[in-house]
Amino acid sequence: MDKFVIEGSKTLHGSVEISGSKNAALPIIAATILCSKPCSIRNVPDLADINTMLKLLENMGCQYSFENNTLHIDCSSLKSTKAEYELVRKMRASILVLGPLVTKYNKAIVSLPGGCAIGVRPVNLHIEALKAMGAKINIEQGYIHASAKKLKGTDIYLDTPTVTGTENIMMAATLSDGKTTIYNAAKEPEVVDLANFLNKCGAKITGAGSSTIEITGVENLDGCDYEVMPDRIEAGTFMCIAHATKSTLTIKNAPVYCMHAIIDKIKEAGAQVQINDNTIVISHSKFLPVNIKTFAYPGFPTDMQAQFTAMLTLASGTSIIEETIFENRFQHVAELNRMGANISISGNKAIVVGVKKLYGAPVMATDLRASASLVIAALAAENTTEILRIYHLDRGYEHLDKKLQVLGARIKRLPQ
Ligand SMILES: CC(=O)N[C@H]1[C@@H](OP(=O)(O)OP(=O)(O)OC[C@H]2O[C@@H](n3ccc(=O)[nH]c3=O)[C@H](O)[C@@H]2O)O[C@H](CO)[C@@H](O)[C@@H]1O
Ligand SMILES: C=C(OP(=O)(O)O)C(=O)O
Repeated sequence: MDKFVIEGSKTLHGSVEISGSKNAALPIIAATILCSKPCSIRNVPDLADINTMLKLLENMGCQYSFENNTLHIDCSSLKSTKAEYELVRKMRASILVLGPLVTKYNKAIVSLPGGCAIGVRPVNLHIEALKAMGAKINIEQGYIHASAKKLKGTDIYLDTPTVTGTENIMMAATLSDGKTTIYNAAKEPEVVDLANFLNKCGAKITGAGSSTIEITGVENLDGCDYEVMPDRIEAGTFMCIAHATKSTLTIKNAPVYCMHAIIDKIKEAGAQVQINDNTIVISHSKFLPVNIKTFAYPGFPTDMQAQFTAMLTLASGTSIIEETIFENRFQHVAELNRMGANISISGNKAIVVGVKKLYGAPVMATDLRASASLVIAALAAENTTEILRIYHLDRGYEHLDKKLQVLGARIKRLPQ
């Protein structure tokens, strides 16, 4: 296990290249289960979660090589359709193999992912949708046992626009009989990226990116060559880093088209932002408080909440941050307070009273975006901060320490 040691209060300079999106790459890799031919997928970030997904597929009989962010993968004939607890427990996104397995192989045994630090995170909507398409599903000893002769297209109304739920249903519907319509579908750009990949392989999907997605089942999906979209959350995190450390940074290869909520809020917080195609130049002017409410896309992403909370600890006033997606996504608050922040929690709101300075302290990462918020606070803080348990961060940020070192940050990765 590693830790970060960060000496803060240093202005950063230069430019950083954004990696491929974790939350787009994971479903696309799971979708290769549907393909009867090999796929080449470019711009895949080299992350712990990606390696967990690849290990999961390898255990089922899939073959791959992964070098220089390019994945060559052949899942055309799997020997097993079981996703074991040992790997699923490391990453909730493992649930994304359920839809592809049951539609292509007519059976699947997938460990229930369970909750995690940010909330209970049930998968009832994934299961109900597959049942509506004709799958028989039982839960036995912590595993989802699913079987079906051939899934049948149907109308699915989601109670809430679940992202991985929408992706699972979309993947299952590609090889089903007839037409599936998903109402109240997730509109996240990563859902669109998955639909684009599937369509390139021969699927018939329309409406991805809107709240109604139509999928007409086809007999077979081929392989394809595809480039994963850049990571909007990584780009947003670097924007928070720039503003919190009063730095001017150039963020290259950012998916600006889907970052409106993040860009608007950081401008409101006093940053100056210039955009040229997919390059963002961000500089600090003043630290203003802002109110934030997380929502499904195109609302403000819950995956940026912790990073904004860290940045707003330094604002000249009080910010109210309301979390509406996950019930327990404020674990970074206690750690930020240990660094001198003044944040209190009231129900699903964090009340952030701005302070003049943060101070280095030993802190512990509790989940992926909480880890990023501690890095932001540490870079802005006086003295040295030690962040323990950064394996959470390694799930979703490619070489964050190395990218920060290039920008002039004093950050070291050491064994814990
Ligand atoms: C791998 C991936 O893409 N992860 C993202 C995905 O997670 P994930 O797809 O797990 O999140 P969901 O969109 O499913 O969750 C949204 C809300 O719906 C609830 N819910 C979800 C499914 C279900 O069957 N029943 C149910 O009640 C959840 O508890 C949560 O309150 O979207 C989240 C919300 O943008 C992001 O924070 C995660 O980074
Ligand atoms: C919550 C996240 O990921 P996951 O859904 O994989 O836990 C995230 O990326 O912030």
